[in-house]
Amino acid sequence: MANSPLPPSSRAIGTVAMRWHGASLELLDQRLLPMEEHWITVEGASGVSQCIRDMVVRGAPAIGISAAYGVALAARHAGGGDWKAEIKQAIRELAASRPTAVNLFWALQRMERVFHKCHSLDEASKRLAAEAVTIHEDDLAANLAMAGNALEVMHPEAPISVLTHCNTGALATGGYGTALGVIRRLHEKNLLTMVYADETRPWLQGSRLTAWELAQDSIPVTLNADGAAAAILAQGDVRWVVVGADRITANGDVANKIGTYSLAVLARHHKVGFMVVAPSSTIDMSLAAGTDIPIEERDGSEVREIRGIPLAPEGIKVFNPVFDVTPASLIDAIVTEKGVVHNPNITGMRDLFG
Ligand SMILES: CSC[C@H]1O[C@H](OP(=O)(O)O)[C@H](O)[C@@H]1O
Repeated sequence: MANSPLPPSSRAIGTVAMRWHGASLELLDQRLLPMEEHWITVEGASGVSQCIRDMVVRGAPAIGISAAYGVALAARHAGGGDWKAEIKQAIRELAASRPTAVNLFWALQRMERVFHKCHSLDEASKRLAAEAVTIHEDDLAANLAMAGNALEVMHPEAPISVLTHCNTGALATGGYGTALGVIRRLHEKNLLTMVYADETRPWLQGSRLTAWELAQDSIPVTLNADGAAAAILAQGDVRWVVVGADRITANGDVANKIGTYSLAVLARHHKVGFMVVAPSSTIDMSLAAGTDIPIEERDGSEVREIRGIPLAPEGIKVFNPVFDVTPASLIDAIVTEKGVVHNPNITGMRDLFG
């Protein structure tokens, strides 16, 4: 069956979120970091769907890449009967795992295009595995390119401090990271004084994942409560707020982790640059504006408790949207591997993404 090419994870720079083995996919269980590095091995699309739903693996690009591997696993383990129906069902199941990150649907569409060209199960198994690895490698390459594009926008003449939100590193992507990739590049070029990392309640991607990734690479990081971001920007040493994205619409509105919108308002008030870094797989030109983006709401227990420890009265009503939408008017630059949209608007988005 498929002799998948060398998985990019073995060549990825720094931490990786997943490891591809041809007949199985290993996922680093991000729910347990930083206390425990535990890998889960999945052999089918259902297992990948469950891991996406449960946020074992999370981050818009990483969701797309793992879903692509899920389709490849569906072909690899399909029975001899109606293999096409099995793979179609796998794609439907993966598409239902989380609603906001368009990278998931972008990756599944890429896999479907390959699937429809296959005439045998053996051909499907080989070609879908190769496409999934290509999607992974393309994402890593995009992250490396975006870091260069971002530094051309920032053009720092001396080391700068930045603030970031959530986790947009190797754990959220095919490696290196989007906004965190920019931070890695600043550090590599000795142009980084400090990264302020929002803890990013309620799921704590900042304190548990970003702080962990940066510490692993000896990158200077200061963890802060989300509520401290305003005071940090008021101090005046932060030059840019740099964040990722889960979906960017045709007019430049950006859906990203809850709390991003308030950071954009703060940045504009304090005359700090606000930069969104995301691969073109995050662009959704089919949606006119951010109001069209489906915003995932997760269980209230994620706010009421941490690891089963209650933080609020039992059963208290919770509003837990895990993304919000930042209007294009508050964004100074959207950086992708294809180029940069400054002061994003529908014209600038169409010029770059058609
Ligand atoms: C480069 S990751 C993009 C995006 O995904 C994260 O969401 P989640 O952790 O819920 O999957 C967060 O919004 C990041 O900014």
